[in-house]
Amino acid sequence: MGAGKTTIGRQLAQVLDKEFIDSDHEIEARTGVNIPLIFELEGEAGFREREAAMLDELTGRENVVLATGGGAVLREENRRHLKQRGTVVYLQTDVTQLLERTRKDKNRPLLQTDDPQARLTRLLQEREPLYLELADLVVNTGQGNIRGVVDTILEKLA
Ligand SMILES: Nc1ncnc2c1ncn2[C@@H]1O[C@H](COP(=O)(O)OP(=O)(O)O)[C@@H](O)[C@H]1O
Ligand SMILES: O=C(O)C1=C[C@@H](OP(=O)(O)O)[C@@H](O)[C@H](O)C1
Ligand SMILES: [Mg+2]
Repeated sequence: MGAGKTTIGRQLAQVLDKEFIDSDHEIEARTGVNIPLIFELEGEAGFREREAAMLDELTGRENVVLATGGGAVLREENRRHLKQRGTVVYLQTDVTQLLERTRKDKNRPLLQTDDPQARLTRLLQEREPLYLELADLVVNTGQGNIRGVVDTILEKLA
């Protein structure tokens, strides 16, 4: 969360002349409610069910740049679909930056806690091995502005 998947994915798609799809936005569009309300009504488990079904569908599309949510790697099924059907870019980002980039946003239920830094630290510890296992490309988002990160991805894809 806060690595830049949504923002950088959208710009990358533009440069590559591909359609951009954000899994969370699609879930919101289909359900007609936002992610925090889905978590409130159905819990994280309900959200993960919707996310898995959505990722199965979206990874079946051709010629798209797909931004997932940060927890997409948690299910083996999702990892398999991403790995087999696409090129996976891991936007590697340290906790200080994740915290800074998510600070003002109330749209991430998992970070609505007294200590978002501790939450981000734990989530990154749990997830980073999965991100690294899955990634075809690893791009550090620390140094670059958004355009810089997009350019780095383009160079590494070439
Ligand atoms: N490389 C970057 N440098 C500075 N700010 C960034 C960078 N990438 C993303 N941001 C900002 O961080 C915030 C979170 O980005 P977002 O794309 O929503 O992340 P994600 O989808 O991975 O959670 C947005 O306000 C975005 O503009
Ligand atoms: O990391 C996570 O578990 C989540 C990340 C969010 O997406 P972003 O990574 O785009 O913030 C969204 O899918 C949901 O709030 C859960
Ligand atoms: Mg996002």
